[in-house]
Amino acid sequence: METTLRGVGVSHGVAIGEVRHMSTAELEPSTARIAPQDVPRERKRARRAMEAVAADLVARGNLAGGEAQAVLEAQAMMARDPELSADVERRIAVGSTAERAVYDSLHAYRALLAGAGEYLAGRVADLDDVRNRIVARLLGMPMPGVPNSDKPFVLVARDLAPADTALLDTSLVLGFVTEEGGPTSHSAILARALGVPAVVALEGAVDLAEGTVVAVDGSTGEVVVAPSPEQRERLAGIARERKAMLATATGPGATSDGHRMPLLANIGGPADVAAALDAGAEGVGLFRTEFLFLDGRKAPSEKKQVETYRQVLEAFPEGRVVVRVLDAGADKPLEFLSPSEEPNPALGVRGLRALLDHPDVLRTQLRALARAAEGLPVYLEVMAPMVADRADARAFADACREAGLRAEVGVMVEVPSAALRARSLLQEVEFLSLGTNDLAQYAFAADRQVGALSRYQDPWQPALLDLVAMAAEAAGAEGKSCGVCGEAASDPLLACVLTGLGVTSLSMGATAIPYVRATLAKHTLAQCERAAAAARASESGDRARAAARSVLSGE
Ligand SMILES: C=C(OP(=O)(O)O)C(=O)O
Ligand SMILES: [Mg+2]
Repeated sequence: METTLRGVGVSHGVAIGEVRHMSTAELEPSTARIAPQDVPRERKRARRAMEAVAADLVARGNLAGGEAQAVLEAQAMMARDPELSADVERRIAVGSTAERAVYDSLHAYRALLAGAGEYLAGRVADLDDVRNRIVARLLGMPMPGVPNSDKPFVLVARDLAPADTALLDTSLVLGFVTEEGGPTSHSAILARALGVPAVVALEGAVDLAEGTVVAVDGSTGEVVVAPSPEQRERLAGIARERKAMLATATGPGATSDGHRMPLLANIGGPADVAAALDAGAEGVGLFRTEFLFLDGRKAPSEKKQVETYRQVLEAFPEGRVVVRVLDAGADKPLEFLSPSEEPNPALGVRGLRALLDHPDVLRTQLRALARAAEGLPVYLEVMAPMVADRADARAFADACREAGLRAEVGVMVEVPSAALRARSLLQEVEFLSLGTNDLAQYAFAADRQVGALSRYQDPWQPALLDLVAMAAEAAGAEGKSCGVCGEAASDPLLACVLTGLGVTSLSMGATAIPYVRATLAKHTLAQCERAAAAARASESGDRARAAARSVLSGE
């Protein structure tokens, strides 16, 4: 019988196909003990397996490129961690088999990470994947991962490890559904990069029977189980309509009555530039530079940074590129910057705060940006993450001036205090960029890494829309710009609402750009404003979405 489940749609498109589950069953090796003379052999086996898995992750990263590569390289580093291998060897020395030692050691490491705070939840999933891979290799079992099938299918998993999503064969995997994860989890970001429809945080996903037909709508978050022929036809019709709509909308972003809304891309490095250009991005609205820093225990050299930034800047002649300085801490901890122990890292020394504590790292990055832009016709804009007040904004603007940076300087609005006092921040800087992912996290006091709290991450929440409106109004009053670069901008309907709230540009993962462009082009600015007012007057995220939809479809 047909039933409809609702999760969080994180990557647009409709997929209809049979369920295939990811083979992620945790392999628990036996606790049998080894004889002392077997210790050297087991140590060798452990070392080889850990290195082989690390090398495989690096190779997958090289093939995947972009944000996926940085994530996979970070996983490879876990497998090559000297402390981990020392612990494995200690366990073998007292009688564990190689596989049991790896299993126990990574379990202990996992408990340590989990105990360090929920902010490491994403990393814990990556670590589990590393453990499963090494143990499977040692036991001679197939690697956990995407099932073999010669027929296209919908992939279902508790959560997807970056190693799997990065190399998904998109001709076989029609879409994916996960029980865990949120709109800003690795799986969601990678799904959008791949252009595969995806729904995350779907309760009951792992209980879907293998082979059942499901229809996944990555825009609405709906998963229809065993859809009737009529329902299948309806969804296929929606998919066809969307495709046709995409084909007709091209060029710069604008409403149907010509109100310009530049559509920019969020990127993690030069490897993401091609997709941004393909989607017709008018520039980059968020260059997350931390992907450059993730694979090391120290900051990359100024020279390496100049090379990387220049590759991106060269790709957008006459375009706009907004670079965010390093955003370390909380969900993106960096050994050389983040304090080792903080009771509450999301509220700790992260983003600009960590950079102001390490002025050398900030200075090097700003100098590298200044050098990268030399002689290029690009409009470089540089912004700081996690700015809470005017003193933060001033400190960042001072650092930019001291580094000789000739670029527009701005700040992200990710903390409610920054939205509340946006006008005061704009006395120090030239533009604002709303990071709605963190703004939701801090407005609702709900850790964005915790799947169980994903309802608070819904960017349709009227309280979040109020904060967006405040920042946009302040920027309008100061004659300055205020873009959105959080995931909110990638929802086509919400993009109309954000336009109606007065934001001046929208930046998103490249695959969402055509959808947003096509939807904006169907509505006037006045319609967007009415939809925004209706959404803000609602009492919940769901009602705000329904109210905006009704305004926009009824006109
Ligand atoms: C764009 C944002 O930054 P990130 O997701 O990288 O924290 C945000 O917080 O909305
Ligand atoms: Mg953020």
